[in-house]
Amino acid sequence: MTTTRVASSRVQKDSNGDIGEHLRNHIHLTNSIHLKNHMHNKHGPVSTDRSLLMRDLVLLQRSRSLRDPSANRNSPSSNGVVHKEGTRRRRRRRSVDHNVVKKSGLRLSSSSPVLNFGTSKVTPSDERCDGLSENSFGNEVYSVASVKSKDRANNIKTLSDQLNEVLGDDSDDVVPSNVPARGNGPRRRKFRGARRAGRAVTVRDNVVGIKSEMSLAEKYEEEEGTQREQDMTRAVPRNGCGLPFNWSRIHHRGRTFLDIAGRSLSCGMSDSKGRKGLTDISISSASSSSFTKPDRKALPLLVDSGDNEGWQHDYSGELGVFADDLLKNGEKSSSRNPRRHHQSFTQKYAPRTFQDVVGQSLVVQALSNAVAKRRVGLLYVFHGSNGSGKTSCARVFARALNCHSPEHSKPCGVCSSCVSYDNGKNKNIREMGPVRSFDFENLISQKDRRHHHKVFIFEDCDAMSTACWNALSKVVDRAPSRVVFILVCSSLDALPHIVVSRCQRFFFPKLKDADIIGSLQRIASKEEIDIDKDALKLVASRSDGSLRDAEMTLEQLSLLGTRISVPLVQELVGLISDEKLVDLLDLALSADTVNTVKNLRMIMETGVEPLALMSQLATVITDILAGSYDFAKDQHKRKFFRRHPLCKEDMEKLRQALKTLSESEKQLRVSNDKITWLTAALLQLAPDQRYLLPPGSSANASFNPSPSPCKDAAGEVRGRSGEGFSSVNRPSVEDIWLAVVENVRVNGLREFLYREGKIFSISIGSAPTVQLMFNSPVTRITAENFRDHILGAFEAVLGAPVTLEIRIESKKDQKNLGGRSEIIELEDESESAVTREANKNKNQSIVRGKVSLAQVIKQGEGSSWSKRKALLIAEKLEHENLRLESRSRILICWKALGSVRRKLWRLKMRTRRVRLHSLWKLVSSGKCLPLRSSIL
Ligand SMILES: Nc1ncnc2c1ncn2[C@@H]1O[C@H](COP(=O)(O)OP(=O)(O)OP(=O)(O)O)[C@@H](O)[C@H]1O
Ligand SMILES: [Zn+2]
Repeated sequence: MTTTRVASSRVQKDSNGDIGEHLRNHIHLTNSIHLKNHMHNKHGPVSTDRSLLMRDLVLLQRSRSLRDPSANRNSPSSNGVVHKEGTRRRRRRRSVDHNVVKKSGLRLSSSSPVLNFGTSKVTPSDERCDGLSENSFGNEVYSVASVKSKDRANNIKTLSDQLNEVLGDDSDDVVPSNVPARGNGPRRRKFRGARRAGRAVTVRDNVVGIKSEMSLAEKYEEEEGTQREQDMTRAVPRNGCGLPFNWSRIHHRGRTFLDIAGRSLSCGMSDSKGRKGLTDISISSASSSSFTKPDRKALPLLVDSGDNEGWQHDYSGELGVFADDLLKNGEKSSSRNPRRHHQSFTQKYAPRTFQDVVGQSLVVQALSNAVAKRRVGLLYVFHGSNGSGKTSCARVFARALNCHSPEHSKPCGVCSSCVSYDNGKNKNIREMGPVRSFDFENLISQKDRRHHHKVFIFEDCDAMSTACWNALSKVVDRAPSRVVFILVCSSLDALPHIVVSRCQRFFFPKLKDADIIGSLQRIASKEEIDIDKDALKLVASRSDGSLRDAEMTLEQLSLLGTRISVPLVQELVGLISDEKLVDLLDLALSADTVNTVKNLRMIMETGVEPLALMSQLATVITDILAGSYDFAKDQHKRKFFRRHPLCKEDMEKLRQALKTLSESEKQLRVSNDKITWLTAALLQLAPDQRYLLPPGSSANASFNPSPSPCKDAAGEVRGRSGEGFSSVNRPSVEDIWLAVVENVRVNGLREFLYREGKIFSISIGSAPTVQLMFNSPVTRITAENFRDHILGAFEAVLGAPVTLEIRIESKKDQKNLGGRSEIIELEDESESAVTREANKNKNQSIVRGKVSLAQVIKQGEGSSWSKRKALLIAEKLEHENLRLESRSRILICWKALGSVRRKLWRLKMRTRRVRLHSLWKLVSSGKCLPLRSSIL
């Protein structure tokens, strides 16, 4: 009762105006394309079709969550309502057989709308219930309570009944019953299974013993009782509306970095399993009687396709008003136009023959040969990517096995077997979801009086229960010769080896873009959709190898009713154009921080998903690297991409940018603040910020000033940012130290170094030398103990083997350097001529930090010091400085005459006297480098 009250109040709340929000939250629950458009019709490119909106609303209303349960609970039609609930659930996965339901003995109100999509199935409804309730399917209580009514239980046929009926009748008539496969009580299992649980099967066995029937029936009763108890004590729905949380989850499952954008194409229907409910209606409808019973095909997930009268008052609140209208209109229009329901492309263009199957030539060849040569196995497993044709192939194979055509091209589509399948009446082919239990034993004693293959297609078999697997593995060796099991799943991982090892395994890889494009083109021409080839390519590339995704997207695009171009596709699916992407990339790579951030913000304001944007950026970089991007437009506006073709170094930068993006993607995925991470990632693409890359990207974070000038086609030497190698690009000692500390993998050590250590000096070159200073013997020894870690961090940051000296800071050091550090950049004599030439253009001779000599000279230049005074001070300070830098092979501080400079470069300062003497001479004849002052 509590449950009912809460649910009622929720329903009331919904009817009091929260519907809009409610619908928005569950926009994907309905035939998402339409409803989404309806909900956003102000902005949508398609004008709203009121009747469609009405239908969607009614569909939603008809979900149990929006119905006032108390209104139905005790009503005479409650069983019918309950049945509809159950039916609806099943229908989310797959169609339900009207005939099956009729004959199953379920007490339905005469007006109960029941779908009939032809192919008979048994739905493991308890399994569904378990799955649903475990997933907080709030309305479970009502349906279970009613479903478990004695009347119904008494009238429901057991699985053995089904077996008897199916196996006892060799005609291709309608399968007469539908019994839920039973579960063993509630069990948490993945949603995939729950969704597929709607699949049904009817099996037969004309030799099933009464005893076994009884046991099954008893078991059913017993389980039902348990289930009822559990369900009655179960809490009210936690999602506040009764619609399952995992419906939301469906649409985000398994998304990858690069497919997020594309997946959004289908407005929440991208997940193949999520869409299965829609697509799967085609199992019998597209290929069967649905063509002749148009009212019952192509219904969205929540719709009943039967007569309307049974559900006229099966809703409440606002939706009731809409629904009444809809029903009135619907009835009128249905009487006028029997084909009022849309048939989706996936239904319409589902493969009927092996020739129709796209891109799975090996599988097709093997299966058709198996049929032709009558070498049919018992167990098959079709595994692989979603939307790649596994289920379609299973169906075609099943039809071919039973096809009576003497020709080799089976299935023929015209023989009685093919026709009965198309009409949904071929009981030799059964499809079922991930059942909990299946009485395989009954098959063992089956006598095959006719030359029919009994084909059982198990969808989502990876969600089948252990008991079911056990049962299956037991019958594997004893099964009748004409029984075929086809297990369909996306991965073999969850399947027991004992079964898999006895299966013929067929892998269905993702479909190639070319195959998808070909199929889309065929559909587009048949449907007279005017679409650019490039737009088709974009659709295909965003479908992640799933033809179903691509077909869904094409269908969505076809609703626009105009010529479909790439920008239109991009706009529709929330992608940004390539030009904008390249503009953003250009700004980021040119280190234009302000405009990068501004531009990114503007893009974000259009509602683009950060992950999708990152994916697009990665794609466009890949295209540029592959040379397939056309830079035709707006080239002059750009900085980084102004020159074309890009030089080698620029290409390398792009490669690094790709790496940075892919590394940032991981953070982006788990972060709540995706935009910030995206911004950070973009700013890291800039050359002058490469030093600030996070640890882990040591290759990017290298401070080694390896020759960077970039020779373009004209032979001109360019610097990293195309403007010459500037001192701005050089990191400070603090930057280096921070990067090194960040790179240390031991947490405690990191803090220790940060607190106690500092760089005394770094000589950067091909063989960098670092002097690390600590202020006490204890800390020095501690650091020594971790020398390897520290050295590793330095080498990762500097990108070269490092000589590390760990020392104690003396008072003299403090006095002389004022506690600050320096970088001395060395010329490597082994550098190539080209590099040396390039280095001439750089301000290579630098003594950084609080370098006394340079500072004094600077001071002297800008002040009224006499040259002599400056030199005197310089001499004194340089004296100390040079002593400290005894490792330096060359110290260049002065811009002297050419000959003197060359001498200076080669100067080896081996002894203090030599150094002082030589330097003094050079100092006297030189002058300060102007650039140096900017560094200090
Ligand atoms: N290889 C294919 N050839 C032709 N059509 C295909 C192919 N793959 C997918 N399709 C289209 O996609 C629809 C769904 O395909 P199907 O259900 O066979 O995929 P699946 O691999 O079983 O997917 P899932 O694993 O998600 O169940 C089909 O109705 C058809 O329109
Ligand atoms: Zn045939």
